[in-house]
Amino acid sequence: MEAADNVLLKTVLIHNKKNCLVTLFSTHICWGLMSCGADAIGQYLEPFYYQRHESVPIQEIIAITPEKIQHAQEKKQNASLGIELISLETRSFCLHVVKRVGGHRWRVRKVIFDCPDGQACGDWIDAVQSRLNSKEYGRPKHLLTFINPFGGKRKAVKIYEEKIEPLFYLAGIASEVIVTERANHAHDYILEEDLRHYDGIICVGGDGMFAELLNGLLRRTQQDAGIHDANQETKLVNPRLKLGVIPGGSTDAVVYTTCGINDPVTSALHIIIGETVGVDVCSIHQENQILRYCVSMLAYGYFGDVLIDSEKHRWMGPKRYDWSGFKRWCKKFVYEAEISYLECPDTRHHPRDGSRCFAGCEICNSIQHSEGESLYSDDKWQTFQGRFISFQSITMPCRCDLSPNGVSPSQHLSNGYTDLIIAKECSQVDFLRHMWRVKSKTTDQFDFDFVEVHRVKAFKFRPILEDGEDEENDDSNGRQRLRTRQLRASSWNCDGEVLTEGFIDVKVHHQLIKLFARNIEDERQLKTDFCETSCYSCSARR
Ligand SMILES: Nc1ncnc2c1ncn2[C@@H]1O[C@H](COP(=O)(O)OP(=O)(O)OP(=O)(O)O)[C@@H](O)[C@H]1O
Ligand SMILES: CCCCCCCCCCCCC/C=C/[C@@H](O)[C@H](CO)NC(C)=O
Ligand SMILES: [Ca+2]
Repeated sequence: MEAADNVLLKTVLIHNKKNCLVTLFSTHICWGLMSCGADAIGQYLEPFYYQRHESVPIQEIIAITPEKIQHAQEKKQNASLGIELISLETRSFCLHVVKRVGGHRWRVRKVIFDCPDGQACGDWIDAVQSRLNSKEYGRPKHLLTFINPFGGKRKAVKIYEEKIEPLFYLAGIASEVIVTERANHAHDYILEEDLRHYDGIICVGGDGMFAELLNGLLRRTQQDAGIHDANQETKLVNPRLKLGVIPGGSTDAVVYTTCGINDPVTSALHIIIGETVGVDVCSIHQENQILRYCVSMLAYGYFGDVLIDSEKHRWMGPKRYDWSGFKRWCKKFVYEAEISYLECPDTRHHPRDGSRCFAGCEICNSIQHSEGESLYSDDKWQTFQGRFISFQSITMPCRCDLSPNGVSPSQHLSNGYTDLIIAKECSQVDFLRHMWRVKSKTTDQFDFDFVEVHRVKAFKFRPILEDGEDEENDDSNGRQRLRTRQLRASSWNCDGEVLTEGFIDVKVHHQLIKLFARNIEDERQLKTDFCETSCYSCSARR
């Protein structure tokens, strides 16, 4: 029988008051009613096929726990003896597994099995637990958790205590919790403290809070490795520690993009199962210094201004971005810059190629980068100079409630590129039409002649703040004179943090960090593929 050598344990157990054959394989667990054999506990006949069955990959088992159940026979005995409860032998166990409830939301499902005796129950718990502990699954055991009490709707502490802590306890994860007392608390802690005991660092917060972990960890890693990260040509070292986010902010674009939803329980389950995805990181430089690292959106102009304004309305919570977005739209501002970029050499990869980055993305896995090569000896740099309302560099799709399809829907988490989206000078109505499409799930938001997009490995941005000479009427003496008109400067919105430096050089580092998340699943594929990929019974029939 196919895959028989991967069978670790096979017993008839009772599930939902029926005899079920339960089989533990090295990669999954399968249970179901059989079409022949097995009518008594502990005995089964071969060959057998499951009539109806269920299969769960080991990766998706959150925990296995003993279940104290008073069995029917004991109940009867106790009732006749007038005893309320005698000591219960643990001969049942509960599998806590990932359940998909739609819209990328994950929940915990409990599946209970009754064993013939305590010994059999212990054997099952040990066998499953030993698979869960296997290094191949990379499940975290010790986490460092930062909670930002001031992000989003200010519910992060409550979210952690009520929803996350019990799940970590169930999964046997020890978490050291730090509720931050100021901005940069987490960043500074990561730079200075001993992190050797942890498998990962997570936060309950938004994109700004995640940016603190990212910047702290990358700086610490380069520092410990003696790497000079100010030099853009340097090959950076990948951190050992993985990062994770539980949404507790306003936009939560990092978590929405990598889990498909901003739901705290879903994110906790992604962290518990230990699956990781590589994520591209931009390093932002000015002359010979590094300013920051960025993973989602780096924006100048409209979104830089929206961020500055939105900080004044923090009390509004997540709605502040809509309000500030509207206010900035009312006052149209135009910026000018010289932008040079190194475009992706493979023309099949483009912000409008229609691709989507799903879990196990083949595009991300197949793209090759020669990270060691100097970018600046490359003669393929192209330069654009012009006026625009909004300039964005989007390194992951940036899905969020404000933009469910993403700011760049065909961008990938780990392709080693960022997408430049330039909304050039246009009427307010046209800009609104573009924004409307970014917010809605309908048509191609880039299908406008004033929107330019490029998929790039690196770019340089030089704001132009003086506009040559303009003729101007001077009313006091009626003469005309020439004057240099000052253009407006904006600031950068870097993963939701303000960066005031104007001219910058940016380079994408392919899969520099690992994030505890599976990446968004293609839900259409899940429905059709599930049995064929992970169900032993179905594969045995084929
Ligand atoms: N205790 C604290 N007091 C004040 N600010 C803090 C504290 N802890 C963290 N911060 C800062 O709060 C900022 C915003 O936090 P966070 O990103 O969690 O929420 P948000 O801005 O509402 O969400 P999003 O970034 O997703 O829009 C971060 O820049 C972080 O540095
Ligand atoms: C006229 C109304 C316009 C409203 C603008 C809505 C457009 C949606 C675009 C959302 C961008 C999301 C990308 C992620 C950015 C985050 O890093 C950042 C901080 O959390 N959030 C924002 C809104 O800047
Ligand atoms: Ca990317």
